[in-house]
Amino acid sequence: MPSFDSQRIKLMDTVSVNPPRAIIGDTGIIIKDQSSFYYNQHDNASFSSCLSCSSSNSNGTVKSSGPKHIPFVDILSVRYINENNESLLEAGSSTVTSDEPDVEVVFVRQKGKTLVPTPIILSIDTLGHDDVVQEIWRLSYQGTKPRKSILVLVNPHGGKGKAINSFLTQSKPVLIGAQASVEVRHTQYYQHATDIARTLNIDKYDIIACASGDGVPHEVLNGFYQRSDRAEAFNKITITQLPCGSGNAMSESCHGTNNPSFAALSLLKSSTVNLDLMACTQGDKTYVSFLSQTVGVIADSDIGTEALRWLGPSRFELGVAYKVLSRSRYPCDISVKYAAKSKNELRQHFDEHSTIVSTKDIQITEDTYNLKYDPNGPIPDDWEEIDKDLSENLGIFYTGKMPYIAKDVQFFPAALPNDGTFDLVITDARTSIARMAPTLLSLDQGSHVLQPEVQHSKIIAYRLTPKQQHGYLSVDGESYPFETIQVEILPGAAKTLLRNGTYVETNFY
Ligand SMILES: Nc1ncnc2c1ncn2[C@@H]1O[C@H](COP(=O)(O)OP(=O)(O)OP(=O)(O)O)[C@@H](O)[C@H]1O
Repeated sequence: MPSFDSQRIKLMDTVSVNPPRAIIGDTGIIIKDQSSFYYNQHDNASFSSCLSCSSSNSNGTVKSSGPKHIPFVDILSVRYINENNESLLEAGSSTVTSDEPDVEVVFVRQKGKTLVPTPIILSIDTLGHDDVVQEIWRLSYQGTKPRKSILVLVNPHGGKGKAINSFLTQSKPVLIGAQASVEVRHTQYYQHATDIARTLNIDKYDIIACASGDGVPHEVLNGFYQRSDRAEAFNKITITQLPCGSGNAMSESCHGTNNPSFAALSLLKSSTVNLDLMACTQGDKTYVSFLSQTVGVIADSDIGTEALRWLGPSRFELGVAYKVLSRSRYPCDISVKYAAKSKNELRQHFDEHSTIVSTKDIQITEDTYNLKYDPNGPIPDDWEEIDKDLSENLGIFYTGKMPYIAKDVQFFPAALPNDGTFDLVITDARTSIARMAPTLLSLDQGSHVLQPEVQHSKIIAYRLTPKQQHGYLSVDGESYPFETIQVEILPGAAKTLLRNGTYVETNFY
């Protein structure tokens, strides 16, 4: 792998005879004078997509009107440079004497649908700051660490084989532009990410970024969970996703996008937040889930239609529609420990917890992973059995911890990152098609949970035993044995990155 320096994005042939003068403003860098700013129009990383050009001369350089304001949120990196456009540090000098030193600022601009790192040379008025470069770094990375050390796990099969290209062309340039230390590994077999996470030297990295669908983060979390020093690993390393797979619920919910370049910027700028996990036990095996567990229509339509994978995401919608229309039912025994059972109680819980933005570092200890409920013992007295009339006629059983399960599908619009609960959605297979249709059609808005046909609760734990011989149980989109499962919340058991310290807003707010 090339070193970080050799990967560094090339400073374009900017002619900085007189770099534009700029000052540090409240929300970004304000460029005062753009008349002397030129750039090379033939450079790949040119400003052509974003700046309006006013004139062109014979040697190919274009006089540009340039940006007037570069918001701190868009700034990736900054460094002092000398008259030869070399970094002062690289040129062996770290002394800045000028009142208006030349600096190179790398920021993101949108080119088509992608964010592209774009360098600009500016002469910045120090306005009394001892070190303007340090000051710009500070303002550009408030609440988070700059120059992060990131291990990227790319699933070469993810996103129908497009993951590597998506990562290389869209995410990586943004991370490199931010002077992050980026180590890339390709997963080579099913559950390789679990093996990597279980044996990783945790001192080397701040973040594991899964350039994949939701399967690889599921594996990384389980690799950590299997470590003897798991509390240390979960405390030390933040786990996030760069959306390069077919199902990117983690990025949709945490970064608010399924675009790998926007997610990379979000990764750089977001706060680290504790995330509740769900401990799932089957027999003597316990694993962790960050997204969902499902039995019934949704599991059948996701895992049960693997053979129709060539249809892409539409196989899922077709599967759901078919199963609902045919009123498929999935009898189970289900007992639940509720946190907020009725819709009114749930609304109250949501209103109380959604305003608490927890960006403080909550220490994870080994106790965090102690199960409170014996998965193989009798059902505790304070759990409630779901009425047999409903559980014998189950249509959808779906529990979730993140609001978006796919682009534009807010299946769990009331999900919160660390409220110590997860959401349960249940439907009755006998519900008439006329009444189910509006429910399914309102998934994009998340308003299905308000329909009377849908039971929606906040829960702490449950046990589910399927009564059929064959069927599908999906955990975070992966297939698990179709047998009894007991699940309980593990409050704040992992760390992830969230824009503004919370999930993307849904229509439930
Ligand atoms: N090199 C590999 N060969 C085979 N399987 C792999 C490889 N790398 C990762 N996997 C498996 O691919 C599965 C799906 O991964 P992921 O969620 O990242 O992709 P995806 O594009 O969303 O795919 P899917 O549509 O299958 O969910 C995971 O179970 C993971 O173990």
